[in-house]
Amino acid sequence: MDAPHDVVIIGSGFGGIGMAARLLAAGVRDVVVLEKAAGLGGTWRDNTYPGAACDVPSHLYSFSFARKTDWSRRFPPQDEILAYLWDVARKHGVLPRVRFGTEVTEARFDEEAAVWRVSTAGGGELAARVLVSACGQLNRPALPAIEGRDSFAGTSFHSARWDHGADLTGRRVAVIGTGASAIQIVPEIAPRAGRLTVFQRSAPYVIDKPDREYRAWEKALLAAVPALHDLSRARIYASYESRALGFVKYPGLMKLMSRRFRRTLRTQIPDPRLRARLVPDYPMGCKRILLSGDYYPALVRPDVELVTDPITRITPSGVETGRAAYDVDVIVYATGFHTSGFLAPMTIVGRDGLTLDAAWRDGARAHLGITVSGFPNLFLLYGPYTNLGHNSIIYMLESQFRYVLGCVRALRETGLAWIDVRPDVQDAFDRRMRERMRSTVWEAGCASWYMTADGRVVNNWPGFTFAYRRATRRPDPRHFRAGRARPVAPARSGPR
Ligand SMILES: Cc1cc2nc3c(=O)[nH]c(=O)nc-3n(C[C@H](O)[C@H](O)[C@H](O)COP(=O)(O)OP(=O)(O)OC[C@H]3O[C@@H](n4cnc5c(N)ncnc54)[C@H](O)[C@@H]3O)c2cc1C
Repeated sequence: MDAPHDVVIIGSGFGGIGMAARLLAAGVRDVVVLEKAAGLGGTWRDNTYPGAACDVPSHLYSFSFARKTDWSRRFPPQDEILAYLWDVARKHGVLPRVRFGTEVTEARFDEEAAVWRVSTAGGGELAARVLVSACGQLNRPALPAIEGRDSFAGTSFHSARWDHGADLTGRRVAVIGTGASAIQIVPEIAPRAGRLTVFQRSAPYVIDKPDREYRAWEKALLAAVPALHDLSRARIYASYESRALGFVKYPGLMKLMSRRFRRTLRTQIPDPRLRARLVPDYPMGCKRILLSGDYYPALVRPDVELVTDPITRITPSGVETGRAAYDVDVIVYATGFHTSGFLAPMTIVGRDGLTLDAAWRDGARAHLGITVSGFPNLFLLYGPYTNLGHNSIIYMLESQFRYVLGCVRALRETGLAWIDVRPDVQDAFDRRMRERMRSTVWEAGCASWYMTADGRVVNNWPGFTFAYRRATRRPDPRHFRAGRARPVAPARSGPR
């Protein structure tokens, strides 16, 4: 086993790359990033389906410390985000520190040495003084438990594992699901497929996406005048942040946005019967609001059919509902991700043999979404309570980078070996979150990926993102228990 590294980071998406870059910039050089896949990028490496793009504007969905002024469009496409992440990793010295094809299976806190012992799938082991989980909330594709799924004789795949070898030209294609990925896929493949059938379980709210290409002079201006770039970011941030009012404070305000939805639906879906099937049966904002200018127009094509009857089974030749059988050549599962486990399926063992699964038996909890009591020197990025319905995850991640960096600095400066958030501090934070969650639109009573099986929302931040930034400005020493490594007993020379 190597000597303990200062920091080991699990995952090389936005979280892992950004965290490593900020640590390196602060002079913490002994940083290792473990990535189970063969390349960087997380979400933006895995989701290569046709039409994959972000719904937060480019200038905000990027790091404040790695400015890019030549984004091609207002909303960045997947390949451009992925190229950006590679570029950041190269320029900030992260790339040589990434160990690809290295999946963490277990991490165990060694109380004697005050280090994390990290085991990987290939049987490797390494030790870390500080362990950062940057494995995201959406990296394990979920396939639906539909009877007969494995019996299908054609081609089938999940949207996050797009089969680029499958030619859809002229084929009969089924898309199962109408969430964020599906509404990007459908308009892209509809013109190519011979016939496209879209299976909808629950209608999403889709509003127009004000996307457009940036003109050459706009890019040149932003590059020449950095202040303008900052101004543009700030303007986008403020306009997105104002939506938090509707999500977390005054859900009644969502009615204003739902007018925009109804207008979009009215103008893009002339047939009132089809329109009726596209109206969601839950309050706006309860699930993620989706942006698209071409999803509804794709649904009115004569070669596209929307099916709202529940799927009863998959057969070798296609998809069946209670009313009809749909023979298809290809099934695309746009059915989302396993979202409740955060660090699952890794085994994480903290002090006194406490596993994270046991600590989270009644739901995931972490002070500020970052530190879990009983798990010293473990920091989570994009953990519980830090997902957003209204703004850029990158802004939240950057708040977390600063907090973690503050903890790493505190460990260095004080000579302490470990810090562990106090249980009462974590409980108080958790209570505050639960109370605030009650006034949010997410608890309005819809089933969404934000929600646990027992109906609680533990993924989302129920407030303004600037409030989160303020709360994570610097770690408060009063919030932690701390200690030094226990001295290792001297080896005995012989029987006493
Ligand atoms: C299809 C899709 C569209 C999205 N669109 C938007 C959007 O429009 N706007 C927005 O704000 N957010 C969006 N998101 C959310 C997006 O996940 C975050 O914005 C952000 O990319 C998360 O970055 P991350 O680094 O935290 O996680 P990820 O990008 O998921 O990266 C996690 C990394 O950890 C690795 N990993 C996981 N477990 C292990 C392990 N045990 N060992 C080693 N490596 C491991 C994974 O392979 C992956 O590379 C979208 C997500 C998806 C899936």
